[in-house]
Amino acid sequence: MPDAANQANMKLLLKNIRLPVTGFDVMVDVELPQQVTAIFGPSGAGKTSLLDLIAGLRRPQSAFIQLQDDVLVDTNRRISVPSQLRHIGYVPQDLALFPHLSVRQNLLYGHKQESETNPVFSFDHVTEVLAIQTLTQRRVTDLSGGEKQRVALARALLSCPRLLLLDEPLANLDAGLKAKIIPYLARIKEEFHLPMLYITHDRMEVVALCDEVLEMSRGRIIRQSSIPDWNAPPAI
Ligand SMILES: Nc1ncnc2c1ncn2[C@@H]1O[C@H](COP(=O)(O)OP(=O)(O)OP(=O)(O)O)[C@@H](O)[C@H]1O
Repeated sequence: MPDAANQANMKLLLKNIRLPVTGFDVMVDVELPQQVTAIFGPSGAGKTSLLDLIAGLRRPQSAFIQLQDDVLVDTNRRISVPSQLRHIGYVPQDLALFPHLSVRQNLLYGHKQESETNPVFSFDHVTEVLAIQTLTQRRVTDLSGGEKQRVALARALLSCPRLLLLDEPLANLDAGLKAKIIPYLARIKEEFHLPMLYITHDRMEVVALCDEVLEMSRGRIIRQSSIPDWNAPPAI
């Protein structure tokens, strides 16, 4: 059961990661102590592959992944916690909403019983924070892009996660919609105290929401900085 008070800082260890993708290996060895870490880098750098691995959707050649005190993956000891037991909320790039279901049915998919005994992640609180209470009877196909983004975020929160993985959650939205949704994300950060890994190409989102930045290039982390300094040359 997530304990909001203890989640402001995360301890996520990604050690000895080797994940073959087309053309190169994603190789990562890093400790992430901040609440919201942006993952920044050019298209094809391996950002989504890294999130897929943490979520349990991809198998690594080698990896040690620890979230707080729980080892999720340790290939040396043949440990690999199944994805549904990792308590990780994932909002993928395409949102993966079910078009044939209503908003409510989408939200209840993967909704964990614990979320109703934990007021922070209750259905009412999550839909209030994301301002989607009035949308629950609508079909997903009838929503705007920004509404779909908020439903996808709500669905991830209702799974009572200990870590939220967001893959370009505001991509494909115009500047006006981004400006509306960024405060929702800021509110999630403030109210749920959830650790997040946040892939984005947008420096404005990094500055608005994130505490730390990882920059990736061809599967490697080329810079980890707590205060974005976009003018400094890469450390490596
Ligand atoms: N399932 C897979 N198996 C092997 N290689 C893959 C797989 N999925 C993606 N790749 C390749 O891995 C590399 C990294 O892709 P990935 O989607 O992780 O990059 P990304 O940094 O998230 O890119 P973008 O910003 O465009 O989403 C790419 O060359 C891609 O073609």
